[in-house]
Amino acid sequence: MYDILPVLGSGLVICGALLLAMAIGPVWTLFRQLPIGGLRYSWGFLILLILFFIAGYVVYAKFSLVKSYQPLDLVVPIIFFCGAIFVFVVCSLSLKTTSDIMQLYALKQENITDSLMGIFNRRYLDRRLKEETQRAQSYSKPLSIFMIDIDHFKIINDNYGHQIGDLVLKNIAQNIKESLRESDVLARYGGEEFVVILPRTQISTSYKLAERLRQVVENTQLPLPEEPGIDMLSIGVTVSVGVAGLTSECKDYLCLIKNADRALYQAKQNGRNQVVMG
Ligand SMILES: Nc1nc2c(ncn2[C@@H]2O[C@H](COP(=O)(O)OP(=O)(O)OP(=O)(O)O)[C@@H](O)[C@H]2O)c(=O)[nH]1
Repeated sequence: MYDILPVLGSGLVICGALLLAMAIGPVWTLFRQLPIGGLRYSWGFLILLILFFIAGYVVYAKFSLVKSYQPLDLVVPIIFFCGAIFVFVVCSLSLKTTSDIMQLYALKQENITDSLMGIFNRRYLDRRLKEETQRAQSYSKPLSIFMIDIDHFKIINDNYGHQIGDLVLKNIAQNIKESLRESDVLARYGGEEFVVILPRTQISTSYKLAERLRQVVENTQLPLPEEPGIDMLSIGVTVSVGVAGLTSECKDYLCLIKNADRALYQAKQNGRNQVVMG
């Protein structure tokens, strides 16, 4: 009866080796998805380690076939087999968990991003502005915002069509984004209007930043796709900007928006392509 034990022991170890080989699949998928860096190398190292274990399992299975077996000798093959199950389950769960987290992250990003411009949407703006206002009040820090509106945008739509209008909006959004600091938050307020939140920034500094931004937009020619009938390859636009900041009289986000809106209206009234401080 003991004759069957070496075959049983080797069989368990070979099954373990197969499970380890199957564990390489999810680890390889993770390895390929990660950007080059420390984490990717760690998963790569894990693949090498699994290959090393597979080789060890195979060698052990070969030798255990020829040695004389007692029932207690099956403990080691059983541990090898359970170890392989453990590695397989952990690797599969790691891949599943990572995929779920990435999906959740993508959904969250979609939920707060404007699909046309690729910047934050109004929903995110409202929430973030409330949070930043409360933070600024709690820590007695300055906070300012810009309200930016493209001048005579209707003419662009009327002259070139909505598709080109969309393209211009997208380009301006990227242009504005590149002119801002890392800490500033750019969002679409609606239509062709944007709001920028500038945490920890005095209104006087914001005014200078807004003026620089206005000049950047004015001096940039936005590229257009070549179209039959359109005798130009780029288009120039200007923006009007209203700047507002938290003060002892203006303490909440609604007041900030109201003052920035009023300043923007004033900029439009004054002839457009300018910055007005609220
Ligand atoms: N292509 C495109 N146009 C949009 C979008 N959202 C708003 N608009 C257009 O933006 C234009 C806004 O027009 P108005 O509110 O009259 O403002 P304006 O022509 O920019 O004039 P001022 O703001 O007074 O300088 C309208 O023609 C809208 O149709 C959009 O997502 N895509």
